[in-house]
Amino acid sequence: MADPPPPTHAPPPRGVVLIGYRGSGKSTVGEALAERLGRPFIDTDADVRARFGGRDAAEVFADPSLGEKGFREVEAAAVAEAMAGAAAGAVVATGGGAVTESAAGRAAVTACPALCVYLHAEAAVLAARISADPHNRRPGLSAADADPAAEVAELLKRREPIYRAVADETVGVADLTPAEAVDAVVALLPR
Ligand SMILES: Nc1ncnc2c1ncn2[C@@H]1O[C@H](COP(=O)(O)OP(=O)(O)OP(=O)(O)O)[C@@H](O)[C@H]1O
Ligand SMILES: O=C(O)C1=C[C@@H](O)[C@@H](O)[C@H](O)C1
Ligand SMILES: [Mg+2]
Repeated sequence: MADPPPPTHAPPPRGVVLIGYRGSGKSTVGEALAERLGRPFIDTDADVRARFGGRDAAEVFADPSLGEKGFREVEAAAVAEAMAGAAAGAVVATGGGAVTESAAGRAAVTACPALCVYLHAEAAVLAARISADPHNRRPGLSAADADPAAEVAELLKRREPIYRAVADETVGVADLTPAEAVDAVVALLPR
C-alpha cells in the first residue's frame, strides 16, 4: 500500500522561553538564538516598555501612580501574549521578575508548551554584569538596592527556587560567552 501523504500542516517548531535573573543574558542570548534558529524574537521587557509608551522600567517604578505593581500587571499581560508567540515557535526573553513577581506571569510560562530554559549564574557574576552593562537602567527592587551586589544576593536566594521550578532545563552561563550559551540551548532542542 502507498505511504500516506505527508501532513499539510506540520506542527510548529518548539519555541524557547528564557528565564532568569537580570544580567543572566536572556535578551543577549535570546536575540542571537532566534537569529540562529531563524525564528521571531520577542523580548517582554521591550513589549512592556512599548505598552508604557516608551517609558522604561525605572521610570514606571518611580511613578507613584504605577510603581512596581503597575509594572507587574502590564508585564503579566505582555508575558501572556509572548507565550502565544512561543507556542508558535518564537524565542522569548522574559524580564527578570516575570515568573517570580507575578503569579499570572508564572502561570502563563508554565502552561506554555515551549522549552523553558533558566539561565543560571551566581550572584557575584550577575552583579558584575549588571554594573558593567552600558545600558543599565534597571530600577532598584528592594530595600537592599543601595548595595547592588547585596540586592542581587538577597533576591536571587528567594527567586532561584522559582526559576528552577518553572524551567524545563537549566544552563549555567557564568563561564559561557553568549555564543556558547546559544550553543548550549540549541543542544537542548529536538533535532
Ligand atoms: N554570557 C555572557 N558573558 C558576558 N557578558 C554577558 C553575557 N550575557 C550577557 N552579558 C552582558 O550582561 C549584560 C546583561 O545582559 P542582558 O541584558 O542580555 O541580560 P538580561 O538577562 O536580559 O537582563 P534583564 O533581566 O535586566 O533584561 C549585557 O551588558 C550583556 O552584554
Ligand atoms: O528582575 C526584575 O525584577 C526586573 C528585570 C528586568 O528585566 C525588568 O523587567 C525590570 O527591570 C525588573
Ligand atoms: Mg533582558
